[in-house]
Amino acid sequence: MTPDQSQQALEKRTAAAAALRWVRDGMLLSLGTGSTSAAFITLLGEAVQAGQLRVQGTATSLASENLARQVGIPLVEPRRGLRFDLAVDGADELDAQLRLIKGGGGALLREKLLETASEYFLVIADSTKLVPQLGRFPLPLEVVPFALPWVLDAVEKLGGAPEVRTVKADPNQLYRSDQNNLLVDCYFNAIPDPERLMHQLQNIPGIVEQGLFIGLAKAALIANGADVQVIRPGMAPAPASDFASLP
Ligand SMILES: O=C[C@H](O)[C@H](O)[C@H](O)COP(=O)(O)O
Repeated sequence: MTPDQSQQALEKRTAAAAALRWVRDGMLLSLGTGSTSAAFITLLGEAVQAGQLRVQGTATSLASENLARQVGIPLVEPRRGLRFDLAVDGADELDAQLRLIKGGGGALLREKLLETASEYFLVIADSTKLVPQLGRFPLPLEVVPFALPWVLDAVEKLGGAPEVRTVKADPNQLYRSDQNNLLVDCYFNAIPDPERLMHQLQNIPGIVEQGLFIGLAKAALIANGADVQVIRPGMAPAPASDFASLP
């Protein structure tokens, strides 16, 4: 790990620990996916094991479900009417208006489902994730395999350079989501109008979900060194220590 990577790992854990302070006894949680969420799930599991918190959760990926099980968080299966008190999840990029790019870990579909079904969606992230403009990170799409050629054509027409995701350890093998769909990473370099791009992508048949999350997150906890700032749309950033409960 380079010094930058270990600083980033520390910040992820710091943001996760800050989010844990706002989890209350009895909450039903949506558990996110990725390394920042894994730090949160691990800390949450420790609190559950220590008898400090009684909570239940549903995970946004099979990986997070396995981790939650390992650390002793009771899990709830999807069912009609299921709503979550709080969703905690990372992001690949976010701007000051809390527009997010998600799906770097391939879990965007379940993340969007559970975060839409949550009363409060709290983003946790290290300082590298907060950007002035979205788009440096390639925008992930979950795509039905049969639709792939047409989706690639359509993304190119929108000005993106699409790349079908492969498995890191074996670049000859296509990456599959938990739903067995393909992932396409779209390089736009800059996304000046995320709302417009989101609507354009939503109109392309065969895209099951796209990685722009707009209007879903209520607050973000951004760790910068040992400090944690709360970011909310239209409000000045404030230290997380100013809030005794969810901001
Ligand atoms: O599909 C993955 C999720 O959207 C993650 O929340 C996102 O990729 C951030 O992951 P990490 O916390 O590892 O940076």
